Amino acid sequence: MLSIQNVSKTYEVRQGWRGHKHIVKALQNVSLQVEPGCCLGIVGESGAGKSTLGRMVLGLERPDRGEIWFQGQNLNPSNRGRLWAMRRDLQVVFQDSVSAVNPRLTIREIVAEPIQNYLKLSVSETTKKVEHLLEIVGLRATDADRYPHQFSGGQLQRITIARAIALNPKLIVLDEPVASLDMTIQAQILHLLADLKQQFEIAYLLISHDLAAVSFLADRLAVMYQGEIVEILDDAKQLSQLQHPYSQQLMAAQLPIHPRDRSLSSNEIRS
Ligand SMILES: Nc1ncnc2c1ncn2[C@@H]1O[C@H](COP(=O)(O)OP(=O)(O)OP(=O)(O)O)[C@@H](O)[C@H]1O
Repeated sequence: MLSIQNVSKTYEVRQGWRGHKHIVKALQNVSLQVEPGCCLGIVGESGAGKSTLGRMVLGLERPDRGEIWFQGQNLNPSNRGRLWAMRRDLQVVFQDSVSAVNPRLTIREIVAEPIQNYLKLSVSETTKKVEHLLEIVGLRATDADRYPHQFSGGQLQRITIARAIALNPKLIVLDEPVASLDMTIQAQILHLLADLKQQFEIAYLLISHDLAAVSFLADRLAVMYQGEIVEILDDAKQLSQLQHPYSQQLMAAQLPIHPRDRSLSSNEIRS
């Protein structure tokens, strides 16, 4: 469904007071596939190139080399019309839910936005749909008339998820969806995303630095290091099968040393 083919991207940055030019290889020959209804997790430390890849998939930036295909169509940022049509099936949830919503709009207006852009529904049908979406993500229909500042970070993330699923998308790019939430809320949001994936057969491209979160939600896992995919795990639950030295370093840095405690950290999410 999503095919990322040999994608590379470099940025030219200026460093130091003399402003010397410096080339950053953000993505190097990245190839990945996401199957319908499946979650591919991309894990790597800060600067690995995960968000750059997410932006390419969303058509927000163009690769220097390589191509991205979504549902048989080339995702070319210069073809605005096609991109607009494709965005109906391709949604995004960002880490920062506060900046992802307009503080001046009610929750009803926020969640209704994609519906109004893409569907021809009457006002009462839109109202019904918005309230149903809020209930699906664990909020109340009466929350629709409140404003973003009246919600916690976790609740706001539920609202951006409601907006992302409003058009029954085929794929959602989840860019660090739980990184700014505390542990308990992280687990709740990961459970919600897992339920929605199953219920609506949505595929996810999950971008995260958090190996435990990726292992919980993803079916397959790709490890990214300095713009390259260094390892792919066909079963994201089998973290002990990671072999690349960088993957092991990532695992050692994030998960408890003792295997018994490692399974505990997954259990913390599962319970
Ligand atoms: N617009 C840009 N201009 C210049 N350099 C950029 C730009 N976007 C990304 N980079 C650089 O590309 C590299 C990859 O960045 P990217 O944000 O994709 O990594 P990441 O894995 O998502 O990290 P983080 O989790 O910190 O966002 C970094 O070295 C970053 O500084």
